[in-house]
Amino acid sequence: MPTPLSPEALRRAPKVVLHDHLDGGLRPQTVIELAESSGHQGLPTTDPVELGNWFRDNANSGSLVRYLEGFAHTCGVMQDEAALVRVASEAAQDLAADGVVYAEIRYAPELFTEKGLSLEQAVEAVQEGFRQGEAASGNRIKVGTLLCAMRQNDGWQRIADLVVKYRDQGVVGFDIAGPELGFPADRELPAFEYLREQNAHFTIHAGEADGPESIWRAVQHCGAERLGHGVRIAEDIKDDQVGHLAAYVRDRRIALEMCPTSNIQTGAVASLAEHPIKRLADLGFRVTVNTDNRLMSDCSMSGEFGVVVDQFGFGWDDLHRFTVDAADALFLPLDERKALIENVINPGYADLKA
Ligand SMILES: O=c1[nH]cnc2c1ncn2[C@H]1C[C@H](O)[C@@H](CO)O1
Ligand SMILES: [Zn+2]
Repeated sequence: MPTPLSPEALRRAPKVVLHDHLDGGLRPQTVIELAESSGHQGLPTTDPVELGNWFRDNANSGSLVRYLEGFAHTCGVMQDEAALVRVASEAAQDLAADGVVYAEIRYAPELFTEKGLSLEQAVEAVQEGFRQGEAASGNRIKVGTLLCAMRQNDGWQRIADLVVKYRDQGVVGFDIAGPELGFPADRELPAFEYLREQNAHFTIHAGEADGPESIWRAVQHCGAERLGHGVRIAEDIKDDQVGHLAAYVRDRRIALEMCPTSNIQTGAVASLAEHPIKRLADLGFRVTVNTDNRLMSDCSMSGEFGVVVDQFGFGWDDLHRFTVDAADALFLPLDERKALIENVINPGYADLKA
């Protein structure tokens, strides 16, 4: 008899998250304590439950630009090394407690330099925090880092340089985040050309607040190996007629880092029922389930699994497939991906299905 898909079993299932923002996953209590110690002004409340609700309600705007406003408070308290170590360590521990066995966590170092930290100091502090968090959770989780440039700011090359500089110290790739509409991915094309010349990896947020053309720029101009969200690729599919761009994304196995709760909050999809994850999975796309921002979306990996299970009737076979596909899309060497799948993921799901 397979184990019922209870919240507890979903927590126990080994999970891989490709898309989780460090500055979108703080514990409310940590935001409050860091605001107090750093003198960050303007938190709407100092009650942790109310603060968690405030972040979620603020993010429920139907607009990516409004959604992003809440990050002023999280980034506001992440301006010194001790705060970055703490937040990174807690992120690793919280994901491990939820059954995540491998996480790629992303953030934009340029957002942590308001009080004088250098980009390098910010990156090194976060790496130290991830190592501490892995150790504190008994090494049940491994964390790889993605560094984001912010699309609305210039200077993506500086961040690409950091990705290459720290590639042997746990930084596994690059991304661009922030407002998609009006800031196309090929705005600073040389940064991506440089990363490709360096054989470095990158994903790109695309197909969230803008349509297929934005995805096309990310894939065909920049060379994105994965897509952050990518939900609006569904607009290139009419009555199961798969358009040329959608067919390319599917046939190249470009992973779609989908984030169901966040996708509704930002208006990328109108409702959960209209989320294309099942339609795309049925058509053979490499879909994955992710958190995006655990604080703003008040969510977890096991919770997001629960959301799509309840909505679409997915079973263990589907969750196993999503997890293997996510593991295979990690910016990790082939032997490590293979070991993760064979030694951790497959036995975990075999137990749950037995
Ligand atoms: O879903 C998102 N789309 C675009 N940008 C996002 C999303 N979630 C978070 N961000 C931004 C806000 C953060 O400050 C930044 C780096 O983590 O990335
Ligand atoms: Zn994101």
